[in-house]
Amino acid sequence: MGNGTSRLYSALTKTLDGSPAAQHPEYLVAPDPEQLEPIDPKELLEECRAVLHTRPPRFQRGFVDLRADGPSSSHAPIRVMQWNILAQALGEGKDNFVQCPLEALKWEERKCLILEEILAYQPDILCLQEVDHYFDTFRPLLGRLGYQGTFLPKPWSPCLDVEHNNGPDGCALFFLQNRFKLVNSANIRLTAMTLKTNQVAIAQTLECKESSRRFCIAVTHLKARTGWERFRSAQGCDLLQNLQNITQGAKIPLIVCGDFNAEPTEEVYRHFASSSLNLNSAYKLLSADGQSEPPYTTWKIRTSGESRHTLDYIWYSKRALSVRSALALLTEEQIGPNRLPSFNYPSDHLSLVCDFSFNEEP
Ligand SMILES: NC(=O)C1=CN([C@@H]2O[C@H](COP(=O)(O)OP(=O)(O)OC[C@H]3O[C@@H](n4cnc5c(N)ncnc54)[C@H](OP(=O)(O)O)[C@@H]3O)[C@@H](O)[C@H]2O)C=CC1
Ligand SMILES: [Mg+2]
Repeated sequence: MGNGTSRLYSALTKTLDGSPAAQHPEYLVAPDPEQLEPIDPKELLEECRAVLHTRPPRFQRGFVDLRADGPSSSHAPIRVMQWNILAQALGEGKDNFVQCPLEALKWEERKCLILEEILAYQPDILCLQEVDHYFDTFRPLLGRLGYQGTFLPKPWSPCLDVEHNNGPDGCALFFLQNRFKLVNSANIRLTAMTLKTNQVAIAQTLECKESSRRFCIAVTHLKARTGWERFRSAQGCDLLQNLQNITQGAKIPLIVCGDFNAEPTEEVYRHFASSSLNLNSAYKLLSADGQSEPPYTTWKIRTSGESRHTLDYIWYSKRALSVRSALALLTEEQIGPNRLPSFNYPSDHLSLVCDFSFNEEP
């Protein structure tokens, strides 16, 4: 191990084990990432691979080129990653993934699988759900990789019911500071028919430093489980209303990432598909006719049986933005008979990654 690597390794292990969390609840401890030295992503990736050396190799996924003919923007595309990373407390204490051994969920290693996935695709913007290691892991490490982060915990996170939890889970939004300037940021507690709910969203307006173009990026995680379809629909309406205001009535282009906990047949999906914000769902573009969502974005086995659903989406303003490419999903063979999470994939949800470019202004 060279000097650089050992310096990095000590920084990584410090982030893992030596945080001040021994004295304080970790989610209340917020080290300033700007005071930490930058990390070279290649070095961190090597470090993660060293930690994961006993595990099977990570799955290979390719980007599918979706560019239509016509003039393409000269500016670098904006890469957006949407991912429910699985809260550590929920994975170990609540989710009941009966085919996934607890050993596969050990945080010290699973954390490296999550980082490896992020480092493999190097998104410009990261939209995460079920984050319960923001202050001790993702904010300091991603901060040192050049990201600015925002975290919004759920008001009554189910993680807090789990013994030895690491604080509440919530949504997190990260963007690369060398690419974007933050114009404004809104933390939203979603309502359902005027009632305050346990679900949240973050919406930020960013300005591209290269092109000076502005857009809004939002992340959310709607209420889970069957029987809550009308509740999700109401939460979706509230989010759309908030986004109408933030985008000044669809004047500012919009990207909305989320675990909607809703199949495309649900009302909340229809609200998003038919909203006056003029949104399209990016992953539909991977289908032959461009009209069908993927067959699954989450696939797990619980005590109640196998659960394979399409719940995660990246919505975008179809007039202002184009999807240049999207990361293919894992195949059934790659996922394997025990489904997710597993020794080589850290979450029960797949990451979705898209490259966007702005359309020419009319
Ligand atoms: N103290 C209080 O007054 C209150 C406490 N609470 C706590 O919050 C919890 C509910 O919070 P809420 O936000 O509504 O939770 P949700 O119903 O939205 O689910 C919470 C998490 O559970 C996961 N999940 C979904 N299906 C299952 C399943 N079948 N088995 C296990 N886990 C599953 C979801 O993951 P995914 O999205 O990946 O499917 C999600 O992250 C309660 O259990 C309670 O602990 C809530 C309100 C008030
Ligand atoms: Mg979950």
